[in-house]
Amino acid sequence: MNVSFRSTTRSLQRATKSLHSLSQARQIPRGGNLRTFRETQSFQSNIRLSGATAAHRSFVRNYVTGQDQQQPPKPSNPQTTSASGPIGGPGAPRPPKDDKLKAWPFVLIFAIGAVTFAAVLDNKKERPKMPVIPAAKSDSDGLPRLRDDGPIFDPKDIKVIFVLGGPGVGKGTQCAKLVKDYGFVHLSAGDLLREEQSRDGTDYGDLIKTYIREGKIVPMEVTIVLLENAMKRNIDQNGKSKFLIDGFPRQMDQALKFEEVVVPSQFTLFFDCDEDTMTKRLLERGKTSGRSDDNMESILKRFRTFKETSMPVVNYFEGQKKVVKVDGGKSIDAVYKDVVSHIADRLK
Ligand SMILES: Nc1ncnc2c1ncn2[C@@H]1O[C@H](COP(=O)(O)OP(=O)(O)OP(=O)(O)O)[C@@H](O)[C@H]1O
Ligand SMILES: O=c1ccn([C@@H]2O[C@H](COP(=O)(O)O)[C@@H](O)[C@H]2O)c(=O)[nH]1
Repeated sequence: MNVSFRSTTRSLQRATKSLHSLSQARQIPRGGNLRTFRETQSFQSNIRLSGATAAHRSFVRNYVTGQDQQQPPKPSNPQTTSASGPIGGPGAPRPPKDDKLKAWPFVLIFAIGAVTFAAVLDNKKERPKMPVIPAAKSDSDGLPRLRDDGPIFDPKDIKVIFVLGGPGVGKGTQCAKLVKDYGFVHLSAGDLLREEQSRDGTDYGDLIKTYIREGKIVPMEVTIVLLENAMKRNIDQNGKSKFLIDGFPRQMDQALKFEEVVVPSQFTLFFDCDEDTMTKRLLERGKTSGRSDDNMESILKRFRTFKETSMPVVNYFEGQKKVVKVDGGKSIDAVYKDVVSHIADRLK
């Protein structure tokens, strides 16, 4: 009895503390996340390579490095006093005695609520959280904060090949074959995002879900952190150094930022194919994939995003003579034969 009373008291104290910190936290304004993301996305899509300088620098300052953020306003004076002086002071009127009796249902309701709240908090604490996306976040938009101190890997040691092409062109299929024959690590940005979406305790589940269903590009901070962490794990734990990064970068800001803070790519393997063929493949895959975006409505949106947002990335690398183009419309084996013959000298 004594023990249970003590534990209830502890729970009450903890709950009161949590309620206090919650009410403090609510005073800090946060940008409406998804709206900020959407604004960011539309701003990003307005950035043209030629005019990217000032606008992009300002974008990076605001959304990537977290500088120029608005400071949260100072909380108003916490020592609030009532106009009639401190509550319960010597001159304060005393309540009639039976008011105490009337108060007990409220005390009971508060106690039950507080104990339940404390139990929920305890339960949350026990759930293990995988450190997939680190806690360091930008205060303004809730996205992971990216470093801005140059590439983390040296391209002499760590080789990255980007693999691009329309939805369903066969990027994943060809990567699997290259992994088997040449010992690459295959990192699919889409797979990493889907994994993060369903990870217990993630802050980004709803965000990723919405972007994938709409065929839009998840804010680059999330994807770059996932890729960087996956690369680090493979390098540290398995001594790997050759990476196929599949389905990334799909937007210019991702391409620029990844090469700036992770590592410059060797080249981009680009699979080309007509939309009819890709649609047939995706609808066929959709019968068993369980993917929320393998349906006609999402497929059309993905094609549009690919043409408007991802093709500029291919063109950008093409301008640097860093694209190897392969016809993805042939059979799986025929495509693979072309891949190997095009890049044989760079596969070792
Ligand atoms: N050359 C090919 N000929 C016929 N079917 C193919 C070919 N390549 C892949 N497929 C099939 O098409 C579907 C899509 O392939 P895959 O998942 O490799 O594409 P993807 O480009 O990685 O797609 P996404 O971008 O949507 O992830 C799969 O069911 C795969 O088996
Ligand atoms: O860099 C990326 C890569 C992917 N996405 C989102 O994921 C889906 C699915 O990607 P697949 O490569 O087809 O598995 C894609 O349509 C995007 O919504 C992303 O946001 N950023």
